[in-house]
Amino acid sequence: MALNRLAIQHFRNLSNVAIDLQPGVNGFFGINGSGKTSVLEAVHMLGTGRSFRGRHTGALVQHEQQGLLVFGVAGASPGVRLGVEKQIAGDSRIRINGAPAASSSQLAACLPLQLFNSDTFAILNGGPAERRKQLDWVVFHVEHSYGQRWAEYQGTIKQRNALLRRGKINGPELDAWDTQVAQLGETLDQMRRQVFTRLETRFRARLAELADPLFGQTSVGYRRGWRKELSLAEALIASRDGDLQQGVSRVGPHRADLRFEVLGELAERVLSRGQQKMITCAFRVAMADLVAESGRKPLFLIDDLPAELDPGNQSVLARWASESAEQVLVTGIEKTVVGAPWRELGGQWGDIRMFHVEHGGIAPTE
Ligand SMILES: Nc1ncnc2c1ncn2[C@@H]1O[C@H](COP(=O)(O)OP(=O)(O)OP(=O)(O)O)[C@@H](O)[C@H]1O
Repeated sequence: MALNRLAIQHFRNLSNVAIDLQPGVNGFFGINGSGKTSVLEAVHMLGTGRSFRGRHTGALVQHEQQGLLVFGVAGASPGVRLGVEKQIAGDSRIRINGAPAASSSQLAACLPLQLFNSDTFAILNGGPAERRKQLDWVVFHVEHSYGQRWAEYQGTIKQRNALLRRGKINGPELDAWDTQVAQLGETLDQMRRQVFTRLETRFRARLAELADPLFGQTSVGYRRGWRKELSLAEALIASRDGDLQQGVSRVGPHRADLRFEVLGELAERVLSRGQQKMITCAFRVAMADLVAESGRKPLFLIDDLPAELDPGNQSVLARWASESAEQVLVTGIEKTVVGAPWRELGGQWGDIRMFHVEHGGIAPTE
């Protein structure tokens, strides 16, 4: 779904801006510190309810202001009106078509987003939580009951952890929570596994488009969060003693991970940083491919592409975005450099709407 209108108030150095975006590519250029990343950050907030640069609202609200507001209209006319308001004092409101929304997952369902920045390019080296989040983004968009099931599972794990911390290791109470954790956990794993199989196929197809033969030797595996030979119920019993010592449940889908390998070695140990970034791009684009098949092409937010990829790889990502995304918001310092990989594509994707970002103001340019 494309974002047609974007209005931002008191978000970092963006005081009060309102712009019309086009489907296809929207480029934002300006010097360091002008506010380019803040534009992407505000759109990210509109699609997820949070920033990608930390959770502290006080850092996002413009100095000397009390709250921020991001508003957008997504999709074909009349479109869906999305609004996020956050106050430093702690109040936070999400509105969809003027009505209060219960959770940020409702925003995510309206505006699927994929972010490409220096942090997301580091997915191979980071902890499992970030990789799990990627898989869950796809499952959430493909399996509609997943969000609800995941919330229920998190609730039961929280209860189990509370019992463990109180030392209730063998009581019937723990048995009851284990039964629930096992049932919900097996369901989540099944959903993830089905989606992962489809995702892996698309990932391999994207890798096959890259010239470097090493990418043909790259694979991704899904680790479900407990030992292969055990059911989750058995794994929960087997891990009780250790769980009790640590006061936390150590097995289950909340411990799942993805493992990227090249020729049987962890990819991060074999590949250069640039190669790792292209693996990340291929994976994220494969994620978008799968979500697009379920009817909603995502919006890509791409921060400072020239700083991350060489010109050849920038062209690859631009082409992939033109196939998998509904819309792209891309930033960079130089106007001509921001536009270069997209202009090569010609057609609708080569016709970029450019915005100059300067001291927190945004002006459309030719
Ligand atoms: N809460 C805030 N209130 C006002 N200004 C802020 C706030 N937080 C950050 N800033 C300023 O907002 C500006 C925008 O930062 P942003 O990261 O968006 O810039 P950028 O154009 O992406 O820069 P770069 O090219 O260096 O990455 C910076 O000058 C920063 O110091």
